[in-house]
Parts: sequence; structure tokens; C-alpha cells
Amino acid sequence: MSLRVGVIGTGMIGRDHIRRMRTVQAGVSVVAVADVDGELAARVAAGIGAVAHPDGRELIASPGVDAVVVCSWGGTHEEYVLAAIAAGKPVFCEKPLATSQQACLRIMAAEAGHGSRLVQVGYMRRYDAAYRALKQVLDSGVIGAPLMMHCAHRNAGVPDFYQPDNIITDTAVHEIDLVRWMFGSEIVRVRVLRPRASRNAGELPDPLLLVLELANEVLVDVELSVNVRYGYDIRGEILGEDGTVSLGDPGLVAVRRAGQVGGPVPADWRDRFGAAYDVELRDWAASAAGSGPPDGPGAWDGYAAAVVSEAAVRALRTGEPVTVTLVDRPKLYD
Ligand SMILES: NC(=O)C1=CN([C@@H]2O[C@H](COP(=O)(O)OP(=O)(O)OC[C@H]3O[C@@H](n4cnc5c(N)ncnc54)[C@H](O)[C@@H]3O)[C@@H](O)[C@H]2O)C=CC1
Ligand SMILES: O=C1[C@@H](O)[C@H](O)[C@@H](O)[C@H](O)[C@H]1O
Repeated sequence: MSLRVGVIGTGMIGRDHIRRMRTVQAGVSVVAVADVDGELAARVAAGIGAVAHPDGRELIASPGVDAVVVCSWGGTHEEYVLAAIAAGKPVFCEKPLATSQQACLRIMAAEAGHGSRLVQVGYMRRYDAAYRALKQVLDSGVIGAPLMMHCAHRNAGVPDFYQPDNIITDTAVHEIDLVRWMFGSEIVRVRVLRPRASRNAGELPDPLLLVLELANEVLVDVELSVNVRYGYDIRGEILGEDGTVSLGDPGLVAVRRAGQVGGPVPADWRDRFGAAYDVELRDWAASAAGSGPPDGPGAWDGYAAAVVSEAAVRALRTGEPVTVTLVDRPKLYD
């Protein structure tokens, strides 16, 4: 029997995940949706033969729903993730897990009370073929012990709701999760530097340079530019004691003509990370269908990312370095 999934939030990524669960994945049916925009939910439900619930909590409680995907706005995630845990249902929650470290602690406490992992967070870069290849080279030891990583996270543009903090909490949070996974080490200190703002930036402090210090003394710099106009450009290079490894060009072709060489730049996150979302949701659905607890990023990772994000927001506002302090990691997440 196929896994009956309910999706809360039928906006951009909610609809994209519905499409992939219906067309790319086997063994999954999207049977229910919910959105505060009732008309949108009804339209999406009608298009796929699903039930539209007026409320996300009702969807979670429905006996016809085995597992839940949360794609609503970040501030609403805690409520739905807690309700899914209370119902004993596996839940895939888009990033961020929640918008404060206290909320993430409440989620971890609820999961510990349940006794096994039910939560996966949508940090899809861990499933990206290029980042996985980068980690494989790093872990093989051929470039020696890591010293630094240089990252760039460039968006063509960002939604109108973006405030300065969103550059950290919605954009940089991907690198915050990624480097913890890449180096198997927690972030202990952050600082944020502000160069001259781009003329394309509007009111935003854009670009920013985020500097992350890890417990293993690796230093990471992340350029965050959210209005570059030319496309969605994600870069990463690790410097080791004996060599370097970097993400390759995501373009599948190079065009040589008129004395120039060029190729496509992805338009947005769907374009660049489409295959990673496919693998991420396939693995999550397999675990939710009974293959075992999810082994992707969990509530602990969501919590750590929230603590570092809060520290980075403070660093952005004050211009000062901020130390990161995490609670002891509960046994459930060893
Ligand atoms: N992993 C990734 O690369 C990406 C993750 N995201 C994350 O996905 C989430 C959604 O982002 P988008 O789809 O871009 O936003 P969106 O604004 O396009 O869609 C969000 C939907 O949630 C609905 N909603 C808001 N509050 C709700 C509530 N209490 N109950 C039910 N529905 C509610 C809205 O009406 C809207 O339709 C965010 O947390 C965002 O950070 C978004 C884009 C990429
Ligand atoms: O998660 C995402 C968006 O919410 C965010 O706005 C973008 O900056 C990220 O690149 C994308 O992956």
C-alpha cells in the first residue's frame, strides 16, 4: 500500500514537492492538503484528487493521512511539527525547523517523549550529488586535513517579505547546516561583515559576509548576495593541507561561439537543487513507510541551525562576533 501523505502549505515549494511526490516517486500518494489560503488549497486539491482541509491540524489528525509534509511559512512550523509528533506521525518539515531555539527545544523534548525520531528537516543540500562528491573527497583524506571553506550563496532575487534577518534565517541557514554536516563539527562563533551595499539591494544589507568558526578550528566564509540578477549561483571550495576540492559547474554544457565560452546558470533553487529534493523526499518517504527512522537532518540539526542563525542575526545587528552555545545533544540524536 502506498504512503498517504498530507501537505500543509501549498505555496511555491509545497506545490513543487507535491509534483515530485506524484511524478518522480513511487509508493507515495498525496491524499490531503491544507493552506490558510483556502481557495489555493481547494484548487491544488482539485488538481490532484486530494482532500482540502480547512486547517493543518485537522489534516494531521485525519486517519487517512500516514505522514505529513510541512511547507508553510517558518513561523508556523512548530505548531504543525508538534501536532504530528503528538499524533505519532512522521513529519518532513521544510527549513527552518522553527524560528527560535526555544521552539526547537520544545520539538526535541516532544520527540524524546515519543521515544524515536519522527522529524526530518528540509536541508536538501546534504542530498545534492555535487556536495556529496565534495564530502567524499574530503573524507577520503586526499586533500589532507581541512583548514577553510569558501562559500557563495547568490540568489537572482528574493521575495518582497525579505528583511535583513531573512538573509541569515532563510538563506545562510543552508550553509549553516551544510558545514556542520560537511565537517562533522559544530559552529562555535559567528561574525557578519557588511561591504558597500549593491545598488540592486533595495533596503537590504546586501551582500553580507558571514564567517563561521567551527569547533575543529576550520574557518568558513559565506558570501550572501540575494539580488545578483544573473541567476542562482552556489559555490563552495575547501582548502586542505595538501590540496583543494570545489563544487563543479552545475551547467551540463559549455557553448563555444563567437570567440567566447559560456553555459547556463540555474534560475533558482528548483533549477539547481531539483535532483537533491527528489532524493531527499524519496529517502524520507521510504523511512516514513517503515524502513526505519529518518537518517536525514533531524530536530537536533534544526535546533543547531536555529541557535547559529540567532547568533548570526545578533552579529549582523551589532557588528560584533557572537559565541554559539548549544545544549548537550540528547542521546536520541547520537
Ligand atoms: N529547501 C529549500 O530550498 C526551500 C525551502 N523553502 C521553505 O519552505 C517554506 C515555504 O516557502 P515557500 O513555498 O517559498 O513560501 P510560499 O509563500 O510560496 O508558500 C507558503 C504557503 O504556506 C501557506 N501558509 C502560511 N501559513 C500557514 C498556516 N498557518 N497553515 C497552513 N498554510 C499556511 C501560505 O498561504 C502559502 O501558500 C518556508 O519555510 C521556506 O523557508 C522555500 C524555498 C526553498
Ligand atoms: O531555501 C531557499 C529559499 O527559501 C531562500 O530564500 C533562498 O535564499 C535559498 O537559496 C533557497 O534554497
